[in-house]
Amino acid sequence: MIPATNQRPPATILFIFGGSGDLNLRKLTPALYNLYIDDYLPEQFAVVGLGRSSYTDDSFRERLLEGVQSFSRRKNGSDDTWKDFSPSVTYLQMDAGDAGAYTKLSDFVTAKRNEWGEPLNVVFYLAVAPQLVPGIATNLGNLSLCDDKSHVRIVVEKPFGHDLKTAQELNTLLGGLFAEEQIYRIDHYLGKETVQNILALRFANSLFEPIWNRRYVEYVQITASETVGLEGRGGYYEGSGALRDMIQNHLLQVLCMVATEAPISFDANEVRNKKVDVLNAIRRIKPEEVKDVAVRGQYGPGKKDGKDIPGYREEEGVKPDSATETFAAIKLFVDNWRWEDVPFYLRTGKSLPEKATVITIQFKPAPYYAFPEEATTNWQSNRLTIGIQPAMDIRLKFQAKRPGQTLAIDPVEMVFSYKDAYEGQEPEAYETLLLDVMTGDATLFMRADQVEAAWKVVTPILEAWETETPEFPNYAPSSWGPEAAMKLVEKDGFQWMT
Ligand SMILES: NC(=O)C1=CN([C@@H]2O[C@H](COP(=O)(O)OP(=O)(O)OC[C@H]3O[C@@H](n4cnc5c(N)ncnc54)[C@H](OP(=O)(O)O)[C@@H]3O)[C@@H](O)[C@H]2O)C=CC1
Ligand SMILES: O=C1O[C@H](COP(=O)(O)O)[C@@H](O)[C@H](O)[C@H]1O
Repeated sequence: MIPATNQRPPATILFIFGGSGDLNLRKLTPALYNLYIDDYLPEQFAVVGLGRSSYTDDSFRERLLEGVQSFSRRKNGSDDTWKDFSPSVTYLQMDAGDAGAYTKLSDFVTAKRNEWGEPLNVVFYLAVAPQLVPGIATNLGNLSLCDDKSHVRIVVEKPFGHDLKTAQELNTLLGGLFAEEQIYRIDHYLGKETVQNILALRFANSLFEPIWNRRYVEYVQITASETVGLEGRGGYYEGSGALRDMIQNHLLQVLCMVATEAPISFDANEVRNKKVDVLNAIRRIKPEEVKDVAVRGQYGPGKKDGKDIPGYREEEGVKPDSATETFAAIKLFVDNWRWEDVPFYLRTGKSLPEKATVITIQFKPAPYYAFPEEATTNWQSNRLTIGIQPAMDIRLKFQAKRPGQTLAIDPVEMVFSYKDAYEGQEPEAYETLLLDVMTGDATLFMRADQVEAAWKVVTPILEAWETETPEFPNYAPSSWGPEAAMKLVEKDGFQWMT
């Protein structure tokens, strides 16, 4: 976590496999740029982007500047700060499968070590599809520079593996090549301020915890909706899909934050132990139950703001009969004393009407209402909404008496907004997490058993979906997904909240 005062890490080289990809453009470089502006980066700092695409250092920097101007929380990349920052970025064209090319990385490190001296951090960031990770890790593990357990780290993006089996194999492989303290399994939702704040809301206050359980909570919903479609990421997304891309990792981690028991300290392993308990308590879905608790969808062609939008199957890198889901909604139960029989609904999708990640905790209605029936049409408002992004806020919706000589009851809200309280100064998740990697703080990263426990939750769904050909496409762009997703909650008497 970013320290209260700027403590810079030692001299660092950051190699980004997938340097030419969307993650680097959209999140990693904007995060590094903001860290630079905020004076968190070491003076001796180098980023090397790697990929098969052809770039010169200059054309690579130009491409990254477009990313900063579009996606950074500070879009002023055309001023002198970009000119100062960008010379630290270079590009190396290489196929990650070419074992012989890895000596170029060692040579680069040696040259910098000669120039900068010790200590020198070397971070290998694997921002690539999971299929490429074992090969890259093996080639890196063979470099003698990786024996330096204190200063050489490997960051592996989610999804970690393609399924439970490959995640277990990858954990074994990485464990044979690197020490555990060198391995950073990243899930950027854990770096989001609003996600970290869930534990503060629950355990730094005595107000909520007494009602945070099955006696008072009717259901929990976690929605992560995106307006974007594929954005040229066919190479990665076709092999992934919404369940692997968002639910197995980000949404299950958010669920853990909502459902966990109170940690006795904020020691990294204590918090991780408590979260693994939640994952292990999630009721295993039987194959025959999958159709009742899981819905998948894929957007077809349509219109948005009057413009034609291609369907998923028309996107570059996507098979014309692709069965990859761009939408998924599931219902889970956490079998323990706190949560027994409280449904947790998780939903995510691309090409939906809104970009919003929101948690809704719906409390049960009061046991008895003495008010006359006509006083209100809505007794359901006792609800806590946690806005993760883009709205970063907490809203408590409750009933109030409308002023006047009447007994009318209206739903009203109490709002805590980060923007108002902290003037919009929040770092992006990747700023926090990249700095953590450079300083060697693994608190917000995933442990091997957490990743495997999360795969166990989604495995029955993945297996069931593999055996059936879905009727895709089944939702229009800018809609809230397939009809069946509505039914998933409606059959329990609820609605999706957004
Ligand atoms: N995009 C996002 O917002 C987020 C993505 N992630 C994760 O980041 C990872 C990458 O996703 P994303 O950037 O979106 O995917 P992209 O498809 O945009 O990028 C994939 C990258 O892999 C590179 N690559 C593919 N094959 C090779 C190869 N043989 N040798 C060298 N490089 C190769 C590509 O470079 P080239 O074609 O030049 O070889 C490209 O840079 C995924 O694990 C994803 O889950 C996580 C959070 C957010
Ligand atoms: O990990 C991923 O996350 C992004 C969404 O991240 P957010 O911070 O903007 O919510 C998603 O677009 C991408 O498909 C996925 O790989």
